[in-house]
Amino acid sequence: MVYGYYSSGADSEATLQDNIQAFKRRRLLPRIMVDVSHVDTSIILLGAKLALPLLIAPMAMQQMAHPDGELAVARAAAAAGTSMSVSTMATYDLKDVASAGTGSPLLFFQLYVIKDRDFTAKLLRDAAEAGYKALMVTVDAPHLGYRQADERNEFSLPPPMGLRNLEGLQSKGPDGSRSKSSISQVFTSQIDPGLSWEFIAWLRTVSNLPIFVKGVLNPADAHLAVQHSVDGIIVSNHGGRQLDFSPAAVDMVPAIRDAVGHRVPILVDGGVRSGTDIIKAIALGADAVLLGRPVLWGLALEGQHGVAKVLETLRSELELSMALCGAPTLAHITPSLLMGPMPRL
Ligand SMILES: Cc1cc2nc3c(=O)[nH]c(=O)nc-3n(C[C@H](O)[C@H](O)[C@H](O)COP(=O)(O)O)c2cc1C
Ligand SMILES: CCCCC(=O)C(=O)O
Repeated sequence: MVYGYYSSGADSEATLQDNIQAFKRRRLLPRIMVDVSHVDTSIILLGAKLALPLLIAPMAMQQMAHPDGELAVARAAAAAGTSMSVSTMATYDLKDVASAGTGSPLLFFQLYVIKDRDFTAKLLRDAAEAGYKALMVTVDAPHLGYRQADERNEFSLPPPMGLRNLEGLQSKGPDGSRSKSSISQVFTSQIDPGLSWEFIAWLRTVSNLPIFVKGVLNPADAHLAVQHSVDGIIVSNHGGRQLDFSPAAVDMVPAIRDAVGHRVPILVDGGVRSGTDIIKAIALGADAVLLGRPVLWGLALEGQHGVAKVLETLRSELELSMALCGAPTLAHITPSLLMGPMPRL
């Protein structure tokens, strides 16, 4: 049941597969005779220095993978000098995760907007007080996508685990959801499907933290996001878990970069599995990437140590591949390093 929830995508999983294929279709065209005796993988994001252009994506309910759950992931992110994003649907209190992540250069709090706006405002106050430096507002999930594995397994969070940051929220029952997945029922009853761009202005009245919107695919929306003064854009199809047959996120990066220019940072996620994938995403116009499921696999195997190994593997792959590309810094990763999608792959 847990593996089904973590691994699955929406419906036929076409988008889930496409996220991986979109990277595999591309080839790198290296430059030679460039001094790569020192390779620098670091990046500045929101004024914070990250050791690598790889951040940990928000993922719900991490205690199902390991008893230390989000605490272990936060510790591994801090030790690797990178950023973690903590889901509204975490199984540890957001304050405890922030303490565990002390030393991380940039902790994001991922917001699912609760229908009860007072509750949402309180969550945001708690996040700021706990030391989170930025918000990731997920905008591609007015409803949870349909995931066959969760229906088949009648997914529910095994007790005593709970959604610690939603405690105190009045239970509203299934509220018309016909899903057999209890998490999908919670989502339907508590999460606000009524958001529009005016929400960003409301958010500014209750939080001073920089706002990234997560789940942008259409360049027209990227343009609107910037018009509504967001601080960053995350190009994402939610790991193929929301709208099936939406495009691979990385394929949309060039058009979104064209739409917004360099006014805000652009992150992308979905299907990043190697150092060369990170190079491809940056060459297409992203500033950095988020990593999803591989973090959960590391967590399940060996807790904090397992997550650390996943991050270290990607870091060393990135460093070696940058050297082999003739790119001693991230600024050297330009579109000229890329060949377009290969036919018939
Ligand atoms: C098990 C799981 C739980 C997730 N939970 C959340 C969440 O709570 N909030 C959110 O914005 N995105 C969530 N996501 C989406 C991720 O943040 C990210 O967009 C996606 O996993 C990236 O794709 P990848 O897994 O192929 O790397 C979740 C993804 C997975 C796999
Ligand atoms: C109700 C938790 C939703 C988490 C999520 O975003 C996902 O499973 O993709």
